Amino acid sequence: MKAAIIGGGVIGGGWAARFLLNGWDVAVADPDPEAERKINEVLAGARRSLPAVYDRALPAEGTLSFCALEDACAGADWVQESVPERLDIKHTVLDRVNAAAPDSAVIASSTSGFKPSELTAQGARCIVAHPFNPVYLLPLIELVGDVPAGAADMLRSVGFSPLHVRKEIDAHIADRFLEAVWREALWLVKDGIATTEEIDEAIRMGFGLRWAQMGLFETYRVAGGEAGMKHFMAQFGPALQWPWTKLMDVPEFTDELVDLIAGQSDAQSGHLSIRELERLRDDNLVGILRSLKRTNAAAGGVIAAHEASLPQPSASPEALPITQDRVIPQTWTDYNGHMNEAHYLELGAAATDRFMEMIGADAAYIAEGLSYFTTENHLQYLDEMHAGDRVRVSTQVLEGGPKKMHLFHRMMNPAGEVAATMETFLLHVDLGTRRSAPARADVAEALAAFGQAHAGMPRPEGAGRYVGQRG
Ligand SMILES: NC(=O)C1=CN([C@@H]2O[C@H](COP(=O)(O)OP(=O)(O)OC[C@H]3O[C@@H](n4cnc5c(N)ncnc54)[C@H](O)[C@@H]3O)[C@@H](O)[C@H]2O)C=CC1
Ligand SMILES: C[N+](C)(C)CC(=O)CC(=O)[O-]
Repeated sequence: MKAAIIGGGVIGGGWAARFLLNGWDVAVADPDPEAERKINEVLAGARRSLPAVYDRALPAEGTLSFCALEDACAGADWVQESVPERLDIKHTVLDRVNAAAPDSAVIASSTSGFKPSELTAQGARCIVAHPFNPVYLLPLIELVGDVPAGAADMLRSVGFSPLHVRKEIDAHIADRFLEAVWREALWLVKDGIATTEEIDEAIRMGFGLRWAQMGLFETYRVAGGEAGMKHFMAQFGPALQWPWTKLMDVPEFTDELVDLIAGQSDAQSGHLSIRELERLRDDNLVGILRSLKRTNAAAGGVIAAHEASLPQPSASPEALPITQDRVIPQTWTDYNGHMNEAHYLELGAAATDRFMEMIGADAAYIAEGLSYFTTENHLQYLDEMHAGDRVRVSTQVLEGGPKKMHLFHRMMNPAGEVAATMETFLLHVDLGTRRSAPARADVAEALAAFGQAHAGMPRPEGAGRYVGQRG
């Protein structure tokens, strides 16, 4: 698949990174001589963060090229226009895109504010696909206009969550909402009620945390107590009449206001560069997304579904099966600046789960009331591993019987060297009685097949070692 990115600034760079890291070839057109450097900086941030959200490896990266608009559009499956927010520039660029792109290509604009009817007023074909910064991490894309069949699925295939905006309006759904919040914030600063830092504190210490997982309406439904939304509306509805907000009043946009906001923002965050702030933002987003993935909630559900569509490593019994292939997230790093010991256990446990799936002890099997319980683990930490490293785990069956499963996981660094091992012993159990019981025949047979295939292989160094044993 090929994406053409027209305009490679903050947003175009984010789109380029999202497509590239999902295996698409990407061609960027941008007259700025600095465009390549800027895109590569965005890409570095994306490479550090997007793979860390997933517990499976993303596809091999596509190729990135920089060229003229016409060359970028040739053969493209998706053309994303992200030039400055000026209608005259967008019209000129969209005319050229329409002339150069195949009829089958989806042509979309990142515009935050313009309606599709404004973009297409001169006859160009185009929909709005409005993303959120950082485009490589945030799943939401607002789709507006005459959306071609298959466009939403193309977005899903690279991990986005398309939201179809049924009626075109200025600024779509999210920016209309954000604009109201932004306007109130400007008033609060202008009127000397709060500083930029105090406003940010009010968001991140309270309702900002709620919004990431439940949004506005579900949160307020809960706030209504047992009587739910009706009670909430009855209790707080009258407040809508009170003069709490200045929503319809726009603060006068003066140099003085700009200096006031910019000055406070410098005092709040000026000690950090924009790249440092981006890294902080991305690390925190990775942590939040990973935790939402555990509960399959909100954006975490989108990532879980996308992850399930990524190919699993091989299951051939002849070679050692690869049971994990992933990138180490920043959140696994500790005060020593390397992957924390606890996460080796997490990685090994995930490898065991994957091996269970390979022999048929999968989610459906567990739902039937049969599973494995771990009774013993032994980890050897042989070399350091770091955030951003790709790690692969191979699994050797040391013993596989109707009730017993004895595995040896080797955790390999990007150079293919064994950086850690985990030996693990499990008993097959009946989840009803919570006692050991024989595995279902097909699972026992699949395990035995792996056991026989691995029996002729050398016994792994370190298998059977006890803690403190001298090598
Ligand atoms: N910055 C944000 O937070 C968001 C912006 N958007 C939308 O994305 C679009 C782009 O915004 P940003 O990336 O923030 O702007 P930006 O200023 O960072 O990037 C615009 C890029 O377009 C390039 N450009 C200018 N004329 C061009 C042409 N004729 N052909 C190709 N490239 C050209 C510029 O050199 C620049 O690199 C806008 O429509 C904006 O509304 C959407 C979501 C969020
Ligand atoms: C400021 N903005 C209107 C360009 C912001 C957006 O469009 C979305 C975002 O990322 O907040």
